[in-house]
Amino acid sequence: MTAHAPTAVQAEGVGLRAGRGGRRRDLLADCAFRVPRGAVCGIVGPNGAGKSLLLSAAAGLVRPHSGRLTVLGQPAGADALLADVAYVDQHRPLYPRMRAAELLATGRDLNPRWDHERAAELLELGRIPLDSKAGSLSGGQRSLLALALARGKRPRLLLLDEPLSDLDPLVRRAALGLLLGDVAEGQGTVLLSSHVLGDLEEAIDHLLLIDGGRIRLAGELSELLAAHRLLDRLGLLECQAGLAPWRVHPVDPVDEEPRHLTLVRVDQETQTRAADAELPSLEELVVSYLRSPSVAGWLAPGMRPGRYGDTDQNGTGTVAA
Ligand SMILES: Nc1ncnc2c1ncn2[C@@H]1O[C@H](COP(=O)(O)OP(=O)(O)OP(=O)(O)O)[C@@H](O)[C@H]1O
Repeated sequence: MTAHAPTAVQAEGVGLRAGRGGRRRDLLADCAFRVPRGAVCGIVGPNGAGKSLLLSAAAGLVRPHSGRLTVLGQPAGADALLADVAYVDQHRPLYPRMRAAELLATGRDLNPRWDHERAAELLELGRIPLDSKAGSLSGGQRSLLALALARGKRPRLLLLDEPLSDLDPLVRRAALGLLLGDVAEGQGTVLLSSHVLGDLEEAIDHLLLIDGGRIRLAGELSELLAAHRLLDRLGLLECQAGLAPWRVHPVDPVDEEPRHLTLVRVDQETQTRAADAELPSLEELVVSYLRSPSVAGWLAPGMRPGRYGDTDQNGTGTVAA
């Protein structure tokens, strides 16, 4: 997937407040990221980091107090997106007295592209009888019913908040297979939050790591893993504490004007040597960042970082040669 693929979700300087009424507080500031169409993007971070909040904002349920959040080219929450975006909330709100069949019929009535087969496949996975009431289902079955309603809609953007957390290992694998199959068939983009990094690793090609009120990693997973391997090789994980988000860059002249961005200039030989080492796992990458809150983040090429730590007078901190 190239940086030039059309964009599914883009955040530019987005700030989000959590809570309601007088208890509202700034939770995320200056978020900048881009998820291309056709991506499967994992959102990870500690409890309370704001993963659900970000997904709610992409679904249009929470409005950013600053910046711009666009979904499929429209402001998040625009009426024009109603048929194109499906959101599975972490708490799976379903009318408890409604039967599965009635919920599917409502899905069909409300959604112009409704596909009963796609929805039914997920119900079969959970052995959910069509006449069962939502309130009588187990936690995992409720998740599958919520996923079925979202998948049946054939959305162009599927937002899933911890969709697999209460599914057994076999069903989890099968459900993920169905959702990824949809993406492979060109049926849209998926953003999903999860703490189960093993599941995510098999599924995602893009990653957002949210921590400490900001986006610390954003980009294509393979690039993030390779960048991390290089940092590790250079022993730079500690050195870059307190610096701005960084980006590996060849020693060749810089053809852009990065502001608030650390360029880690690395010669070709070092890059080649680092490339011989084994790639870290997703878990190693995520845990390494979470354990070092002062280490700045990595942003994919083409991203405009928000305001992070200080940079030198040129707006560029070069930390390695
Ligand atoms: N839709 C929403 N509207 C307003 N505030 C919200 C919304 N969703 C989450 N929050 C608030 O945002 C803060 C962060 O919670 P959030 O659920 O986003 O964290 P999380 O990263 O998903 O955590 P966890 O991994 O524990 O699920 C909490 O204070 C929560 O009350």
